[in-house]
Amino acid sequence: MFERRELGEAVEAASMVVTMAAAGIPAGEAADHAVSGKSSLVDAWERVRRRLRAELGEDVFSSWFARVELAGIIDGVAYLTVPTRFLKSWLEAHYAERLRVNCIAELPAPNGIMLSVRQVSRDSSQAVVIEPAAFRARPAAAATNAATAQAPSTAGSGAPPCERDLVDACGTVLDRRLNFQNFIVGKSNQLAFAAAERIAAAPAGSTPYNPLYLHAGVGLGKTHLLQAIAQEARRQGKRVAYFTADRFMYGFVAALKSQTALAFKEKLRGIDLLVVDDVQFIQGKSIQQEFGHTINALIDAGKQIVVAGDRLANDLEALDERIRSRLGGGLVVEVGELDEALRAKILGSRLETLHAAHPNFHVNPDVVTYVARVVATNGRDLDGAANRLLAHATLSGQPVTLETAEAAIRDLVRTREPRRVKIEDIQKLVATRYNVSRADILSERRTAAVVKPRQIAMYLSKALTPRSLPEIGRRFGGRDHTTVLHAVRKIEKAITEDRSLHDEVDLLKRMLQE
Ligand SMILES: Nc1ncnc2c1ncn2[C@@H]1O[C@H](COP(=O)(O)OP(=O)(O)OP(=O)(O)O)[C@@H](O)[C@H]1O
Repeated sequence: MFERRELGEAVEAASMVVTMAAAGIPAGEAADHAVSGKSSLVDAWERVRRRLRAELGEDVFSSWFARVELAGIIDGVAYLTVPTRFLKSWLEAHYAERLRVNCIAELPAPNGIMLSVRQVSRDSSQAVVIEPAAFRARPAAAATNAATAQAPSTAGSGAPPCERDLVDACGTVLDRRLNFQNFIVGKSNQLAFAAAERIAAAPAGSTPYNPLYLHAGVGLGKTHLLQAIAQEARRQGKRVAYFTADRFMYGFVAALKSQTALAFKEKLRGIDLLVVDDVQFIQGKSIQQEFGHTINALIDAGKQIVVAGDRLANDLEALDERIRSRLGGGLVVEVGELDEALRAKILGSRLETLHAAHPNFHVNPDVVTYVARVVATNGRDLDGAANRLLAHATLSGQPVTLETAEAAIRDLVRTREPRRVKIEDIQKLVATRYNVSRADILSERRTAAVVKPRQIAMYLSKALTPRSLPEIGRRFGGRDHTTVLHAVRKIEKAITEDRSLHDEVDLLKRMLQE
């Protein structure tokens, strides 16, 4: 993660836009002022990319930086976006400083950078960007870039984003489509749904389950439920604040820096319902403390809290112990995997929505059953599958059959298969990570700077490829299989004893398999 100081600087600037939005001045205007006269922003961003490419080499650049986009510059902070959380954490862990320095050198961004994950709407073929208010104010050129990068736009299904959005008490944009009516209930989510509905419907001041903590893996509907709660509660006249972890951090750091923390807290205390998504990303000791205080103060004041995370509260190792126990002390509900029947219903509902906007688009039940069977991952992939079927039908002008469906979603199914990892890729990635060359890893050198990455690379080769120990030894400069075995055992042991090494190796694994 970025240093808190940097985050603070960035947040301070971001929050000015938020404040303006709260005061009724559109964030867009604020940002337009901020970027006026910066028509060469695209060129400047291109220069940042050139610098990074020159400093890091083509391989590293294309692995990590090619998909970074400049969303805009607001009050001296460059807002950069990336398509996945994984890429965000990788860049933060390994290249934050380099990215910052180069951005500051070329862009009118003296206050640093802020990195966030681009969110596309559920209708990913239409690729509407649902962003926090501050991000909606992008300079035209950068906005055009982002749109071009994401918009095959064959499957538009409705109103433009501004008509679909609504905003909570703190300026966060909510997505109208993520409501209770569109949420399909099955075995794995019925308890979460029931608790969510109950909380949303409870009169202000009454707190049926406090706090409610929802946890689930990727794409299983946490955000959908949280947004639905926020919207329904808001519709009933309750004062709602909906935060993602990032937005919560912006808010607090900005308030602390500008010494308006009290006002910020007061504002939060004035609400009836606080909803916080992706709590696992709340970082930094003082922010966590503030988060803990806020939760405690709100609960004590009889306000409802709803929080979602990607694992059990107790397993949120980065979070302060007291927050974990407070979150774990209310109603804790897991949203489970989507079974095939539920997947079929979700897909059916998406297809109905698409059909309403595209009356010639029909998908027969056999195809729905087939797709629901093979796209076995999560709701996000089902959205993708529905959009691909529509795109296929629209482009070919043909009805969707089992055969065309199979072709349309093939890449989606394929991307879910584990990627075949090559020993050479492992060596290259590990070498880059530890600042040595691949030749060093293959060499006889026995300095600590080379031995550790070599052993990690051997361990990863054993863990991620079907190669035998002798074969791995041969690929590592003709070493004996006992050397490989020694390395594998050593790293296996080390990662059970050293948490940061464990996380590091885990990150490398995920990157190689992505
Ligand atoms: N039960 C459901 N009914 C309808 N849509 C669903 C359901 N579950 C998931 N989805 C859809 O799947 C997509 C992903 O869901 P969502 O964003 O809520 O996942 P998430 O649990 O928050 O995942 P992440 O932690 O990765 O953000 C959304 O478009 C959502 O509407």
